Amino acid sequence: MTAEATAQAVSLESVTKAYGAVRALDGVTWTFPRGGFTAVMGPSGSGKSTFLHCASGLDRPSEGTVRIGGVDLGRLGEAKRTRLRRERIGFVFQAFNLIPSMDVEQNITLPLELGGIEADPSWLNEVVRRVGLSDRLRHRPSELSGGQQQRAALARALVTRPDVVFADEPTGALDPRTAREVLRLLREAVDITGQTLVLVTHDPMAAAWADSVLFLSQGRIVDEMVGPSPTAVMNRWESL
Ligand SMILES: Nc1ncnc2c1ncn2[C@@H]1O[C@H](COP(=O)(O)OP(=O)(O)OP(=O)(O)O)[C@@H](O)[C@H]1O
Repeated sequence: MTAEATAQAVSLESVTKAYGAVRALDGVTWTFPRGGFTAVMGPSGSGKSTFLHCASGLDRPSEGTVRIGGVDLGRLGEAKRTRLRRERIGFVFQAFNLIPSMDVEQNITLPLELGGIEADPSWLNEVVRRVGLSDRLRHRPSELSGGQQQRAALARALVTRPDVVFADEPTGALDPRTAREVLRLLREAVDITGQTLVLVTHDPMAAAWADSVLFLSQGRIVDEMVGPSPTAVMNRWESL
């Protein structure tokens, strides 16, 4: 089945991850539709990181099935899984994770370079323009502000036109104003190009930019809030 043939960007079916007696994820079943922006929230230890790692193929669940664009990750060997992650999943992390010795353009095109894929110049230009870094392409990450570094990381995540972008606390290291700019760009990626986005965050303000919020508690999805507001998210969060 091709990625284009499925309406589901990511699906998890009865996914469990056990560490000894601890079930960090406990039978999670969920489908992320294409073009949706979903936030995942939950208290510390509720399983958010484990969820992100299993859903993105960075880690293998103990039980259950994860599909990206219809492809069952459990059926892929290590090399094919790495390739799928590189080509069909974008990642944005709190710590930016840019390569210090490479300039902005080299960082952005790295996933293409690693996959031996020719950059599409018009898409590359569009992505760079959208994140506002057209005049910074020859700069190294150390010459950029935190917000600019995160925007470069976002461009790197978008450059392969992935099935899904997983953003793990992408605004955690940014001041509130810069954080809003990054969230607006994430929102635009969904609204303008139909990018599927999964945002893991502690921050109700950030979660409220999503179409819906999933609440995790003790490794399970315990609630979904569609059309969230910061106050409603905060209230639900406090009751977990
Ligand atoms: N490698 C591991 N070995 C043992 N236990 C683990 C491991 N990784 C996670 N856990 C446990 O699984 C549970 C979920 O952890 P996880 O890191 O996914 O939570 P989280 O919601 O991301 O927490 P935080 O918000 O504090 O980062 C916790 O009880 C944690 O101690």
